[in-house]
Amino acid sequence: MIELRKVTKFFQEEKAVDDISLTVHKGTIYGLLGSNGAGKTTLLKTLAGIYRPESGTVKVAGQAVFEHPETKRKIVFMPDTPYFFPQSSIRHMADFYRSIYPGWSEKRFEELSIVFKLDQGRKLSRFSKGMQRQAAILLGLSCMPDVLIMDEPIDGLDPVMRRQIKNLLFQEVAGRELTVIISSHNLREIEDLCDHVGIMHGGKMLIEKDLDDLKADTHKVQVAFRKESHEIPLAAKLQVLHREQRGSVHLFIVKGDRERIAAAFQVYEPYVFDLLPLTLEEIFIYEMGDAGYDAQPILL
Ligand SMILES: Nc1ncnc2c1ncn2[C@@H]1O[C@H](COP(=O)(O)OP(=O)(O)OP(=O)(O)O)[C@@H](O)[C@H]1O
Repeated sequence: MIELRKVTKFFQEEKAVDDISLTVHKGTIYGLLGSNGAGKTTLLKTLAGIYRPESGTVKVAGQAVFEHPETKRKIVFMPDTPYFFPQSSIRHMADFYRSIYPGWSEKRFEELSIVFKLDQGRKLSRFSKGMQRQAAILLGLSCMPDVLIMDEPIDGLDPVMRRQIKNLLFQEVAGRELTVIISSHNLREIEDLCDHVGIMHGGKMLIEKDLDDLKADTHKVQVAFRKESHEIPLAAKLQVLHREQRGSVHLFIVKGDRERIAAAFQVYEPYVFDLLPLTLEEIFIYEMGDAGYDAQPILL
């Protein structure tokens, strides 16, 4: 289990991570979403024990991470741009990881080498971006970590490889209770992969929820009323994230329980009433809008 309690990380005067607490249970996949500059990478690096927070605690399996190198050896952090030693090949990097990570498995490395058909003697700097990403995943999974932290891992991978990597992650999570934390701007991928999501903005965690609960909690309502608009009384009764009008049809994005939302609208006897689920991308955009970060209707 990973536990962060009231973690704050500064860069000079700037609070990149602001008083964040979260728990990630063993054998689950946690998706970290957020705007550009929200603090995701900083939070992931703090979690991996690369940064020491100014305040708060970061624990993996009950042990503080930054202070305990043996805990760090149970964690693999994959940065958004894979890093390899200059002039190195997969074989060189495998020697390095083998010497650092006590959990390194030769058997797993050989199995995964069949999946990732990469030339292990070739210089990694000559690999394409997607091949470098594959190499990082091959090496990272062969370390058999308890916790895998992946910063934007899907970037640059083709759809077949994305599917392959998702399957591998699911196997590791189900088979040996690997815990995964993944940050991504690709919400479609996160939606398929994660049990739990957190949305960050301006260093803060806006929402943190089980993905199914999050989706069950936010709805799109398309409604048309016979008489006048009922926007004002509805807004007072419900938590409306967004509203707009398209001709006679009103669109509301509302948080809360389905039945309660339906009951609030039915009072006004609408002649059109549809209560629809939102995609994670829609939830993200409306939640961000609610936090004051939305796309401006600007034509350039
Ligand atoms: N090494 C650093 N030195 C100074 N400021 C930094 C450093 N790293 C990050 N920051 C600042 O901290 C804030 C959070 O950055 P971070 O990289 O964690 O965001 P992010 O959510 O990962 O963004 P993105 O989605 O754009 O990758 C930003 O304002 C950034 O400028």
